[in-house]
Amino acid sequence: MYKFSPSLMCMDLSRFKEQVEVLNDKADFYHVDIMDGHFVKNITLSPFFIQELKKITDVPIDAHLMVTNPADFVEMTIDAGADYISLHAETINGNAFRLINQIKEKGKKFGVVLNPATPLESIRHYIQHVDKLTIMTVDPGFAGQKFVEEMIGKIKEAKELKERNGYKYLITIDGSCNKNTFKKLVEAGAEVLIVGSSGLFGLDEDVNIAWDKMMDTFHLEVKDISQV
Ligand SMILES: O=C(CO)[C@@H](O)[C@H](O)[C@H](O)COP(=O)(O)O
Ligand SMILES: [Co+2]
Repeated sequence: MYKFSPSLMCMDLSRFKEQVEVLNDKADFYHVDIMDGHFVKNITLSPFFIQELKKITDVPIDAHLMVTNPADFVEMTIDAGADYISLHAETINGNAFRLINQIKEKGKKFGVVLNPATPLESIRHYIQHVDKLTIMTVDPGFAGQKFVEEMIGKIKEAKELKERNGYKYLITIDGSCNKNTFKKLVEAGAEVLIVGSSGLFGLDEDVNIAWDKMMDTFHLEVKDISQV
């Protein structure tokens, strides 16, 4: 049971409504990258974008906060309508349990994101509270980067930990999920694939056709699967 989460910073924003309406019947989550220009040297989408998206979709929205001070953004991201608040482990030490409580008290799901160089060990003391664990397979900040092969081992480790301890987190992969990586990601234990420029939007201008192309290659690479 694999799930697909289009990364909307990679969509054609001049055709926002048209593309979202096509994806509404297909996507399991929408992935919304929010950056502050400081934690990463880029600025993309925003809580305001989520607010507009929410008007035309019921697909659960996962906000990926690449910001130095997540405490400044969590409330406005929740109020904008995000269902999953995914925070970088590198940014929440000193605030982790306060932020988890804040997110859960609002009835939202807590996600944590790990940079490629951040070990799973760093989330050990709150891993039981994590609803969605995102393993970055590129350094954060930009689309179109090279897949970090070393992350396959980390995905396997996350799967083993989940099975051994009965954790609930969805193992989610962010960065260069495409025809070249689908098979190894899924074999390692990936459950949710965030598809951006290389996996989805770059395949065709028509997002309907792009989606079919993506699913065709996915099924070719990964035989024994059915999407939920
Ligand atoms: O958080 C990020 C980047 O910091 C991602 O969500 C990208 O939007 C996605 O990786 C793009 O897809 P690719 O260009 O890698 O295929
Ligand atoms: Co992201």
